[in-house]
Amino acid sequence: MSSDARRSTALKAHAAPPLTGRIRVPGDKSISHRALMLGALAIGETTIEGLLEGGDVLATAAAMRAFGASVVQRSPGSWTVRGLGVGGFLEPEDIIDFGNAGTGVRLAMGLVGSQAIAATFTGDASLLRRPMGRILDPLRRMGVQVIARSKDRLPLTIKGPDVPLPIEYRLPVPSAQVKSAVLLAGLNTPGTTTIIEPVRSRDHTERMLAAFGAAIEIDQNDEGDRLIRIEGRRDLKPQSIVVPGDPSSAAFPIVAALLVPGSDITIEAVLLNPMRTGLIETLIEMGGDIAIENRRTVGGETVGDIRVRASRLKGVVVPAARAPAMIDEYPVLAIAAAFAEGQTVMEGLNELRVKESDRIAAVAAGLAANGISFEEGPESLAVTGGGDSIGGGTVSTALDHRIAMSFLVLGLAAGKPVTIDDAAPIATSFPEFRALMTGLGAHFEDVEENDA
Ligand SMILES: O=C(O)C1=C[C@@H](OP(=O)(O)O)[C@@H](O)[C@H](O)C1
Ligand SMILES: C=C(OP(=O)(O)O)C(=O)O
Repeated sequence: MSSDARRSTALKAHAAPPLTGRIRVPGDKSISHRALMLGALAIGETTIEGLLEGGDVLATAAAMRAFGASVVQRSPGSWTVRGLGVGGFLEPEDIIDFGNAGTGVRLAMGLVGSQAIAATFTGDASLLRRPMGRILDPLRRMGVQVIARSKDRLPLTIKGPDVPLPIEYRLPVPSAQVKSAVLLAGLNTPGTTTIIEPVRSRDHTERMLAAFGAAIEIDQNDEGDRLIRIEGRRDLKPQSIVVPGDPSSAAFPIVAALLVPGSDITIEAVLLNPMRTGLIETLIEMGGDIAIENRRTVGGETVGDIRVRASRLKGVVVPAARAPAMIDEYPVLAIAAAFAEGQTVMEGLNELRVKESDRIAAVAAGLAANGISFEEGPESLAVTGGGDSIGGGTVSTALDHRIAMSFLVLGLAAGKPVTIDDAAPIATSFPEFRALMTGLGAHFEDVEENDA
């Protein structure tokens, strides 16, 4: 969109009265991407209930259509996908634009990597800056050709070989996106593709591949690394998928309710996969009153209702080992930390440098703009809470939805309102954010660009 065409989207959050009520957050983003992709490979009709209809997932829906799958919205949240069979993708006629979606483009590169078609991928200014070498390195070993204008950044074209080579790949970074891209490439690779995972990351791809009938096995070696093996060129069976609520979206109302005095809210049917609950664990350690009610299993994943009551928090040290289970939640944890007694130290944050923004730098800039004390290290952030009269700043969201929502939560809890310069990125993962938070009692105000 040209800057002329772009509407002013600055938004101000004011101190909120007690937040109360029951809400449901939209479907999990990780599971939504994967449901569309695996549905596009299965022969027959996959149905998806509760699909996240955010910009990132809609980009994946469009991409699956560009590869020839039928992807249809039946009613809000309810979708059907008719797939093409493993290896059945058609060569897309046009460039595929993934917008802001790192997961979407990286997993799609894995899908294309083992099919003898060429596809060109691009994205928004944020996505063009993000590293793609972590996906391209293993794909090149499988025989994929890559043509990139600047080294391992989008836009780039990849072309899969006629017969991809199965590889054994030890993950150099704890990344579910890298793991998933290689596993998805393995689906159409003859023989066994093996992932060695020294540090666990979210396992939705493994769980969903098993449910779709892929030949996937999970083991451990003597060193304690997880071994994931997939035998390629097997058909996938279509599934009926119910997508649980996204814990990474629930994080915002959870932290807001902890911080706004007198609050008592319940968020229903949230995914509680243990590789996604690091924030909840941390907030409970900080003294947060968070109870999980009605714990149950839906489509092979644990879900539950999360009741949150306003609490006095204290600072903690969040160990680096917990990072993969709360990787997208550090920006909003930094906001909780700003209200905790003492210091909260977050370690092992190196991956935050390569998200939609450099999230350590973006959070640091937002904290500074709002009078909150912190220390920034190359891979760490320490926030000192309890300062008086915080808020009042304007924060640059840097095309990053999580930065945008985190600092709006700050505004709900701080003495002085907080403005974000651009609320548009919120729609990539949580289009209902404003309406749901307003329903709980929050007050947001649109700001003219000149006033931001
Ligand atoms: O696989 C996924 O769905 C995701 C994995 C994580 O990224 P990394 O794999 O880069 O850690 C996470 O930050 C992202 O929001 C979603
Ligand atoms: C990092 C994120 O997403 P992605 O990598 O898919 O852009 C996120 O949603 O916080």
